[in-house]
Amino acid sequence: MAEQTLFERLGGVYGISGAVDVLVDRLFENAAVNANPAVHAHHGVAANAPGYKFLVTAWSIEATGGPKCYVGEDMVKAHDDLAIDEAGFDAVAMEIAATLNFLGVPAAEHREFMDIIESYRSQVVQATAA
Ligand code: HEM
Repeated sequence: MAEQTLFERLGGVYGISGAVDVLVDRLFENAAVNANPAVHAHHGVAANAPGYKFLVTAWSIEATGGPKCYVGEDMVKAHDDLAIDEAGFDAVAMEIAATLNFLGVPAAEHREFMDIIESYRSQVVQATAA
């Protein structure tokens, strides 16, 4: 039998949507993530949560080998006005890892997903810490 994609092993559309639902609520409350004023201008508005969950879910589905369904901007364009530095990226990566732990995602899938996130660091980070 062919090996399952990461998308399948994470529970497909239902598994990924459920994880992003929890993740985005945590990101919107995370003080380290919201220390960046440009990020807080978005994440501090509760009404942004549903659309953001939709976009991050679709991005994650595609990035893990699921069907093409992402309609948002590429990772450079999505973040180029936000002055995200290395520490800002680390804060989000730590919250993603914590959420995967919280949800009981197995070690192999956890590692594979975090490797994907890490591979976008240079596209997302726009500013170096002073
Ligand atoms: C690999 C890591 C990341 C992924 C996969 C990701 C994913 C996304 C996606 C899919 C969007 C929506 C793009 C669109 O509107 O078309 C987005 C927007 C956004 N991301 Fe990220 N992101 C990452 C890292 C970060 C980090 C490190 C921060 C903050 C420290 C951040 C903050 C934001 C904010 C504030 C927006 C909304 C921008 C706006 O519409 O005004 N992201 N991200």
